[in-house]
Amino acid sequence: MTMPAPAAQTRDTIQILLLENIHPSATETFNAFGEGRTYAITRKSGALKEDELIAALPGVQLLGIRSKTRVTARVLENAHDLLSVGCFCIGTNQVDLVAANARGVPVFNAPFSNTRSVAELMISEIIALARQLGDRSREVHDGVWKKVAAQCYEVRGKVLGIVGYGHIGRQLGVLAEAVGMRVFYHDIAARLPMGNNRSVPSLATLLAESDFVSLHVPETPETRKMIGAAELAKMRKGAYLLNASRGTVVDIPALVAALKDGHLAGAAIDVYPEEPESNTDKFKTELQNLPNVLLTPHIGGSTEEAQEAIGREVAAVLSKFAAMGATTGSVNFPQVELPPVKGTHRILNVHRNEPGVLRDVNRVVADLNANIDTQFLATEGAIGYLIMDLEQDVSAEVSRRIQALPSNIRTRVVY
Ligand SMILES: NC(=O)C1=CN([C@@H]2O[C@H](COP(=O)(O)OP(=O)(O)OC[C@H]3O[C@@H](n4cnc5c(N)ncnc54)[C@H](O)[C@@H]3O)[C@@H](O)[C@H]2O)C=CC1
Ligand SMILES: O=C(O)CCC(=O)C(=O)O
Repeated sequence: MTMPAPAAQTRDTIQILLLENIHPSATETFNAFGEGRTYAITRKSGALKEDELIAALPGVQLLGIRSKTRVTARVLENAHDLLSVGCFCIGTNQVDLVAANARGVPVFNAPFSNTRSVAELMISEIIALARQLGDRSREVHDGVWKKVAAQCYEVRGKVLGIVGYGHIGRQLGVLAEAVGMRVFYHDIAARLPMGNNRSVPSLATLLAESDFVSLHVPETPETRKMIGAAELAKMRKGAYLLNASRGTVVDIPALVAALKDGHLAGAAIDVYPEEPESNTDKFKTELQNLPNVLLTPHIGGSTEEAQEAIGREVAAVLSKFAAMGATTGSVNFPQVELPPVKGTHRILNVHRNEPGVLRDVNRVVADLNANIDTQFLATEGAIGYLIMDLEQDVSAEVSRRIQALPSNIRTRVVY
């Protein structure tokens, strides 16, 4: 699967497409990393559907998205100029990472810049659910004065069960103890407990012992519908469910049933199996208009602080990849970051992960009597990634010959 060479080298203008209202800090960061390079940045506020994205990608070398734009195998197949995808968020489930790997397209994300924002939102929602704040606020807006204490509680002393004790789960655990909650967690990996948080042996135990259950797992085949009718039935009567992970983690009809029959006392949902592509689209869910159900439009990470930090973080890694081939932090690529060597050109070659590639590359270099300053090769999945610094006057010819090797997927020169 030999790809046409990407259209431009690093000193040429780099074409960037930023979708989904990515923070302006990204543009500032691209420009600050310029070092003589220029960036042509096109911004769009919403996501693009598959065909729209395919139509928009010719010429685009760096694509920035958030959680809504699906970068499918078909999109990647048609994106001949695309060097890299930056997810300006945590989740990367919207990108076909295997297809991107096979096509030599590294994918980056911002693994923790919005995690505090999510944890704070969850704390506010736990208290809001316990006090039925959503309903009371709506009533007063509607002119209804319903001053009640029945079934409204303090959160002090209540048990919070956290499913997925990663960056968000851990911070939530710390904040929850600060307001007097007891915290249990369940994770498939061994995780160091923060404060007095306690690991429980199974999801079933966590569901049975928690007053509030908050989900913080990634979308994977194992987490799809991990909370369905059977799991909801295991929760305490009068408990609350919070989901700000991914919409597919909860079986929505089963949740609606558990809320309607009074088994659960409320829910806070930030993510949905199907979400609108932009703020102008209408949205419908079976969860609408149920009592004590807080519905938010996927805003867990939507704070000025988080978006500004994410804009900088992801733009910086994309710039470093475009300029130097650095892949540190990529979620689907070998992690390589080498300082540039003054006076050399750098060849970046993605090839099929098969024996003999380095031998063939070195033969190309030897045939041209060239001298290698740096050489590094690492593999992951279907591909190998080779970085090689060598004399400026041979780089174009070495690159041309490497591109002609049968193992070649894509090759470019940066300088
Ligand atoms: N609503 C929003 O705006 C946001 C949503 N998110 C979502 O939250 C998710 C979690 O984020 P982080 O905490 O930063 O991720 P993380 O990767 O730091 O933590 C996820 C944890 O879940 C665990 N896990 C995975 N599969 C599991 C399973 N089947 N059962 C139990 N535990 C499991 C992992 O071992 C890990 O400890 C993200 O993947 C993303 O989908 C993230 C940021 C904002
Ligand atoms: O706000 C966004 O763009 C998505 C947040 C999110 O779900 C994530 O970071 O994974």
